[in-house]
Amino acid sequence: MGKKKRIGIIGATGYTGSELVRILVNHPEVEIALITSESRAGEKFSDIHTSFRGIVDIVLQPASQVEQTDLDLVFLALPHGVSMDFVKKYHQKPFKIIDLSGDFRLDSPEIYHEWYQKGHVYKEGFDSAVFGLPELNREHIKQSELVANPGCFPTTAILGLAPLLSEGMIESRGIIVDSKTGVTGAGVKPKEVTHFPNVNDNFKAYGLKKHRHTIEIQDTLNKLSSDEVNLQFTPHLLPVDRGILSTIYARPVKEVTTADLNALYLRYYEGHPFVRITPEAPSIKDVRASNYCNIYITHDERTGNIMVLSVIDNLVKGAAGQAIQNMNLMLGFDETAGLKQAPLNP
Ligand SMILES: NC(=O)C1=CN([C@@H]2O[C@H](COP(=O)(O)OP(=O)(O)OC[C@H]3O[C@@H](n4cnc5c(N)ncnc54)[C@H](OP(=O)(O)O)[C@@H]3O)[C@@H](O)[C@H]2O)C=CC1
Ligand SMILES: CC(=O)N[C@@H](CCC(=O)OP(=O)(O)O)C(=O)O
Repeated sequence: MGKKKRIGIIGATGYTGSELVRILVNHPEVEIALITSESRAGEKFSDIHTSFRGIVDIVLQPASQVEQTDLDLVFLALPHGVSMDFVKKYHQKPFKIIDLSGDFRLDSPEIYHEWYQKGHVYKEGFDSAVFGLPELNREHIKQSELVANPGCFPTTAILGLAPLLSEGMIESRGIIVDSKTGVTGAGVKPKEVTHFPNVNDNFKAYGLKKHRHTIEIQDTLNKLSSDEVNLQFTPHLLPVDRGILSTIYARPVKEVTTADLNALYLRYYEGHPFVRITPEAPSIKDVRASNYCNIYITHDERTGNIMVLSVIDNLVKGAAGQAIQNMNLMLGFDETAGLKQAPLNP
């Protein structure tokens, strides 16, 4: 076996940072060489994430240590608006970068400004960043030095709609993406929206008409479709810690059956190890703690609608797992290395 690749994780006191560590600690081809935190530097990783005691007791370093450490690849598990400063600083360094934030996912700094209400500090990054959805961009990801890891909702919606739009089988305007997410999607920092009484025994929609994932979904699907895509995306907050279920409604342009649709999806996702086309409507526990995206597709003869149900674990296929899938491609490993765990159910 060759020398293990050396990995850095920036921002590991957060949820996706700890999920990266959880998966990478058992990855056969890499070693975790550096874990950083600004607020908790000097403490052990396992002092913050206590479930890691005796497993990952590495002392957290400030991010300034990145430049003093020999690294092959760095994950940025930082909030959007913060990540861009790090990409700007690290882009010419001799390690590859996977950014888990939304800072480089969109097509231009102007679109970013419109949907994130924030100016961008590193416009050059847009020229080289590759949107890290392996099922669409595998060959580009393999060659990339900078991968923009997709958002969690966009992963469900894009994988759910890609076959239909690529084949021109649905009306490209008026698609509805109705999504429900667990609370870890909101990050580790306590906020009013994640406060226990606001989440527990509760359920609500948010980000109506303007959630920033709308444009990420729409613009990515536009590249697959010959007609312009326009869709309505509405996220909802579930009182669970992890998991996303998106229910998607679309109108077929010609007569179609559920059997045709299943055949299309099975064909489209052949050779994509983490997409499973299922014969039953999926639940979030079907994928919990795993890198799988389960997709169920059906045609409702009564209404004429096509329905697609797509589920992931927001912290795994929606963030850290997908980032590691991208790492595997960028570093020339088997795409599934370190990611073969079965879902945790119950
Ligand atoms: N949670 C999810 O389901 C998903 C998250 N993402 C994206 O991944 C990125 C990380 O998400 P997540 O782990 O949930 O985020 P968290 O809020 O849980 O953690 C972010 C970490 O970034 C560090 N940080 C550094 N600078 C700042 C700063 N100026 N303000 C706040 N935090 C800072 C903090 O660690 P420290 O203080 O120790 O340095 C913090 O723990 C985000 O961009 C998010 O949008 C993408 C898909 C899904
Ligand atoms: C529950 C919750 O708040 N979820 C987050 C998910 C966003 C996310 O993590 O994705 P980005 O990387 O694109 O920010 C939200 O809706 O903003």
